[in-house]
Amino acid sequence: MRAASGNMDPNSKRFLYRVNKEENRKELKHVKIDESSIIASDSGNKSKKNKKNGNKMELPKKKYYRQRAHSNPFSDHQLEYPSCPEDMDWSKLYPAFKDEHTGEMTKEVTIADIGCGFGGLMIDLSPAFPEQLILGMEIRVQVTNYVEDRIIALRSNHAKEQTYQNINVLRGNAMKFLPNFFHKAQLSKMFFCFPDPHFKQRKHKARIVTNTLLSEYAYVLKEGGIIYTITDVEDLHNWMVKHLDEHPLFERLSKEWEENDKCVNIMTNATEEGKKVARKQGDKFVACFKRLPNPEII
Ligand SMILES: C[S@@+](CC[C@H](N)C(=O)[O-])C[C@H]1O[C@@H](n2cnc3c(N)ncnc32)[C@H](O)[C@@H]1O
Repeated sequence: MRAASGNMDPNSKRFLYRVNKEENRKELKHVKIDESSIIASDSGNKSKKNKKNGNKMELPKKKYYRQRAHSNPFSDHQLEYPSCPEDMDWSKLYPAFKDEHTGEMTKEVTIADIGCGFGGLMIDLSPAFPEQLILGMEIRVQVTNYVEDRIIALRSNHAKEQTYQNINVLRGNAMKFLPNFFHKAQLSKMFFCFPDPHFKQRKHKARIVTNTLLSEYAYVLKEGGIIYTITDVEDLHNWMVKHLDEHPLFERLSKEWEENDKCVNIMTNATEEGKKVARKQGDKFVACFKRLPNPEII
């Protein structure tokens, strides 16, 4: 089982944990998890292995998904991506939003968490926006696996209430393929929470906010859509604000707006990085920008 193992000792606890989770993921990743599927899987053995505390599926443990902290966004990661948004089968990620009669999706993704890490933001946004589909995009394999396993467990444990059906994660490089996934003006919100700072000057080109990338973000965001940024690195905050300020399709929103926006509150407290910063009593710098209408071409 190469994907789970890499170069790991096949007798190690981590190897066995990953193999078990991978089987569970294959079985449940694309199925609609509701009360009937839980009853059906209870009679099988595989899913039982993942269940403790009565009928609850155990949440994944981060220690088994460790990998290098950074992934080079310029490497060729052999990622899978559709040739255009119409070729993307979203029903695999959000099966509860597929119309059983027509086979069509009843909603499209409108909220994106770019570099979602371990998925904390999506989990708090899910009940706040139950009618919107929320997608996390994450470049690191094991981190993506963790989020997938977390969502499977949450969907199973809340099968009766049918919650957490509106969130999912994709392994992808947001610096390369966003227009392959989203059509023009599809998104209403994009989150950039605690992006990798790439401190050294020669690494600044790897930052997730650059002039060129902002034009791509403006393409997938609708007019009035919002870019949310938060970081604990003041230099990166200033960099993001400078680039967004200079871009003709974005306008900064006021502190008063930030104070009244529920997403600012959620993103300040929900993400794993944000929690780490809070534990260390570090600063958090927030900046939000509105997508302006395209200028008229005369
Ligand atoms: C410092 S972590 C922050 C994670 C999360 N947003 C949080 O606040 O807890 C940055 C994340 O962005 C991911 N990342 C970096 N570059 C990316 C890219 N080009 N596309 C998708 N994800 C990326 C990294 O793998 C990492 O998990």
